[in-house]
Amino acid sequence: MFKIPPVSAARLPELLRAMPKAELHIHIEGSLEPELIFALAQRNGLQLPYASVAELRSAYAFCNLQSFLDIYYAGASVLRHEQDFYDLAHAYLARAARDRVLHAEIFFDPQTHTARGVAIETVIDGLHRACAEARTGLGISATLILCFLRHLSEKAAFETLEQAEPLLDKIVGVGLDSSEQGHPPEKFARVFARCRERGLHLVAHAGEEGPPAYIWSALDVLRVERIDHGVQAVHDAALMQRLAHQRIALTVCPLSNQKLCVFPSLAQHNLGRLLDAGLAATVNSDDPAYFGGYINENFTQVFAATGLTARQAYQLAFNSFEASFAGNADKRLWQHQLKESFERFVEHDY
Ligand code: HPA
Ligand SMILES: [Zn+2]
Repeated sequence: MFKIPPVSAARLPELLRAMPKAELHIHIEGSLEPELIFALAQRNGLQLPYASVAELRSAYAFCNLQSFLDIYYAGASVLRHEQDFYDLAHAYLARAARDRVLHAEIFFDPQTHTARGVAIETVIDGLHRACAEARTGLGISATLILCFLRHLSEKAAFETLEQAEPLLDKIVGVGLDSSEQGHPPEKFARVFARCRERGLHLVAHAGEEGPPAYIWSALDVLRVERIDHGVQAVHDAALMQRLAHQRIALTVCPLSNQKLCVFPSLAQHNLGRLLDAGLAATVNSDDPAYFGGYINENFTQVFAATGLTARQAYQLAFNSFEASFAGNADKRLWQHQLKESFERFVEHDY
């Protein structure tokens, strides 16, 4: 890595906002802002159990993953038509582009929608159209990762994969999300093996609230390439060594961890410790409409709370490109743009 001089705390937020980055952990349903929930409810003739945007927002008080998920699935119920999914993804991509996200790998939960009678092609076609248009329209590259809901059965996951089969050219990989505790990765070993045969990339949420054992089995049983969250790895020294040696990326989401009480406070977040141990950590927003901020807010708040440095900012952004499923030519170009943005910033700083 080239030499990065210290940057004053006052100017660090500016650097964090201006630096090119990739976002690898964003649930598109978690970017559904209350305003859009109300607009879509009206467009689709649906009655919401909240009188106003403010009343809905005031219901966003969580103390763990499950209490969040209950509200998150309820919010997603206003998504009915292909245009709804397009509008949702377009809104996120426009917002991400303003945060200097050059590339996004977007999670979606088809089972949340197919359970309500929405066809999987309605979901995938709408999201994919927004991603395809964003490349020229917004100058951002975006791909889709289909997530299986782990609180549902292996059989339901296989059915979802079967429904998605004709649309697999529109997704880059599969993931595993929803309620972690009591739903170990092993439950989905066979469906992940099938996805691997299909040439899909594999990721899974593990070690958000769940134990390090779930990270081990995500790696060894599911054979995933990245771990989503993974912050509980610090409780297992052998696992930390393995993650560091194999450069297995963790997609860390600081504001999500704060809002779901994974850490007592943001100041106690272990992102710095993960980086110090040589892990390929990245910073992401998870569910920005629910957790109080998009990717740049995650960067600026966790840096302010824990005292991370400009050098670590560079490392995090570099990791985000390295860990992405984009082609090598794109990765190198983006990493070059990252280096240039730091050089420009430093030149003006001194
Ligand atoms: O943070 C999360 N964890 C698990 N499932 C999820 N679905 C949306 N966000 C999350
Ligand atoms: Zn997540």
